[in-house]
Amino acid sequence: MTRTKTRDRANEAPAEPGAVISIRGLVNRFGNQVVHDGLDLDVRAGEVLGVVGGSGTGKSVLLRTVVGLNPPYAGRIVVLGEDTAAMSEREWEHLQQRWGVLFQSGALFSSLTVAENIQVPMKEHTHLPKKFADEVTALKIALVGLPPDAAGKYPSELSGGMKKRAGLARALALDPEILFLDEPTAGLDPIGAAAFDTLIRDLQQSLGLTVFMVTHDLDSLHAICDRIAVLVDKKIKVGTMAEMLADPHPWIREYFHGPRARAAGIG
Ligand SMILES: Nc1ncnc2c1ncn2[C@@H]1O[C@H](COP(=O)(O)OP(=O)(O)OP(=O)(O)O)[C@@H](O)[C@H]1O
Repeated sequence: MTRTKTRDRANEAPAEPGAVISIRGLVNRFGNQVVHDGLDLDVRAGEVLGVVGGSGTGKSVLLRTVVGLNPPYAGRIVVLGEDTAAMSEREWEHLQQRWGVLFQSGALFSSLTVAENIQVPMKEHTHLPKKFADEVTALKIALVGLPPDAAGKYPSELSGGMKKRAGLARALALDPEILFLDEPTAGLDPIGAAAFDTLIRDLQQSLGLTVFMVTHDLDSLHAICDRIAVLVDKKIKVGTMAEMLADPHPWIREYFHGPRARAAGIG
């Protein structure tokens, strides 16, 4: 992990008790462009948190920063009790096994079958015998609602929805505690998106996951999110749907009271 600039922690708000992710004073910048400027966020254990914001406000950058793909310019990120800037490579590798990530496109390896894709993290982080790895793979395939014969298919042979499910199965390969989802319903038709929402909610409840979900999908926010984190003014405002509906910030008002919100039964 890249070490971030140290900052004065005396004025830092303490992490919420039970938070599985606690972010304080996060700054991300690219050249002169400041994307996050002193952002604080606590993600509670067992919640589905929906992260929304205008295009280019830094939702994906935030997700990528928490999972270590984007070194922050400044700030502190504590995940599952571990300060990510103060870890050895070995500790970092261990921590990474405790979460799964589903990127927007599914990010499957096109030259590998679904089963082989799911086994990538297993091979990288464990020494499971092949027979056992195959059994776990079959379980994950069933868990995400794919038919057993999907195991031997290549990504090009799958529909958009099946690709997402395969990506989800791979994200769940190591039995994570946290699931990061980047626009999971993007590109799906409304019925496919609703089915995927239900799947995420069911998995979150049955596996006790904490879900950090970047989304544009107001239906998903309404259907499955416990709280909503809105990226505005380079920081985050977090609250329930009822709190968002009462928030006077102009972007939040427009988003949660606009025609798309009304179509989703919000506002
Ligand atoms: N590696 C990078 N180098 C330079 N600029 C970057 C990099 N990654 C992201 N950015 C910039 O940071 C800003 C935030 O990007 P990000 O992808 O997080 O936005 P977003 O909120 O997810 O947007 P969208 O909803 O459109 O996907 C954008 O202006 C983007 O161009």
